[in-house]
Amino acid sequence: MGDTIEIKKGLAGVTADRTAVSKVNVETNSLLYRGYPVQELASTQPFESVVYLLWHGDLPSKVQLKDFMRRERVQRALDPAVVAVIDGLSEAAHPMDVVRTAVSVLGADDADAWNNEPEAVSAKALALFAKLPTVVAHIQRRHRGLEPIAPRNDLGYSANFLWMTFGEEPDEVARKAFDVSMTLYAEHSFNASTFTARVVTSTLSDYYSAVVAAIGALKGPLHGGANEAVMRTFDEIGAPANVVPWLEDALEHKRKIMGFGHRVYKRGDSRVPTMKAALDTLVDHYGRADIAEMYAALESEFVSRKGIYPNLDFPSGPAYHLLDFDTDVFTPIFVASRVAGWTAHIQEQLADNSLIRPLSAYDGVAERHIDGYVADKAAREAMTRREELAG
Ligand SMILES: CC(=O)SCCNC(=O)CCNC(=O)[C@H](O)C(C)(C)COP(=O)(O)OP(=O)(O)OC[C@H]1O[C@@H](n2cnc3c(N)ncnc32)[C@H](O)[C@@H]1OP(=O)(O)O
Ligand SMILES: O=C([O-])CC(=O)C(=O)O
Repeated sequence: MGDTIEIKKGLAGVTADRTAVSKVNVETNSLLYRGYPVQELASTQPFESVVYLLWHGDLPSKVQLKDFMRRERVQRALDPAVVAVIDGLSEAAHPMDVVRTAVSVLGADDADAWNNEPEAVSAKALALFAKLPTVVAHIQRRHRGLEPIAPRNDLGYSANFLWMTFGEEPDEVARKAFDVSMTLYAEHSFNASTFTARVVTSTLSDYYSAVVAAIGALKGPLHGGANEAVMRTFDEIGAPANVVPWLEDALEHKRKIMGFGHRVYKRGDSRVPTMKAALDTLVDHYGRADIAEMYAALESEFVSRKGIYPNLDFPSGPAYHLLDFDTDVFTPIFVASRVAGWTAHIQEQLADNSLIRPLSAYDGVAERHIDGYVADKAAREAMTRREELAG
């Protein structure tokens, strides 16, 4: 019987549900958030507007944006109890584990955590969205033995994120490149972490549990963890001249080249040109032609040998490096952005919920029994019922 069942390994090609949040169109190599091409959003809208769009379905009016930004800005500070938990963790803990723990603590401290009404979830989401940059900046500074810097209410989301991390107001090139990356990372239909959030939500668990689980899924190097893995590749290669020998060795040893390939896009990731352009502005700004050369060499060598194209993590990794983030803080930055998409999907799942529970085809050993076992009444009844059902 098992032989006749078609298994879609990794659910590849399976359409699991409908969504109105975003459309990944492989044929046209496009990505729409609530109908808008992501490139248009990245070049014309601040990240806060994009988050509003994902959560409310439409771009905000000036008044709505002002109100959204005001409500975000006043919730940026962390409760001392959350800071104490973060500071109590080992300094060797991976920043993704620290972020995951911080979200768990925020959930445990929220007396309204179980409330899944749309307004309650929106309130939790906005508070979390406001606090995640503070958590990430805190982790980055702690890594460098530096005191945390309090959020500033007079700065927009991205400028404040960089301010809290580095203690300097970013110039416009840095702020814009970072803001673009946040928009591009915000949402991507049923990717593994979003699907995880939807699975958890489908059990009617709470918002924080869904986000914590999604962070766990994003951490893996086949998903969000690839942005830091890309930078480790650049570090390992060291200089543009080393790209070819490094790649030949990697291919010979059947290593995955991080930042390349995608489950859905097979001819290139729709977001890469926009992020590559943002990376180029940083390369020019910081005078780091070596990064651009390494990027170009690795891309052309790998594409020509394998026909596998870069995904968004390929330009984002070096961009965050040029902005001076430590490599293991790259994926937490992704969390701060993707919480926007997770939230939209959690709300969508709650609005029309059905428990997500696929089937499995058993291919273990055939039924067997414990030596000397004498069936009791319940077991005899179960066996009779099985025989009846089997006809
Ligand atoms: C934001 C994001 O999450 S984007 C994704 C980030 N992840 C990465 O960059 C990690 C590297 N990439 C990969 O591991 C894969 O391309 C994935 C996981 C993203 C997609 O995987 P799948 O859709 O399952 O493709 P699959 O792994 O089956 O790849 C098909 C073939 O291409 C090869 N391949 C795919 N990506 C790569 C890669 N980056 N390096 C080397 N070979 C690759 C596979 O080994 C496989 O070869 P085979 O048929 O000889 O076994
Ligand atoms: O869609 C995917 O599978 C992975 C991805 O690019 C994302 O989550 O941004």
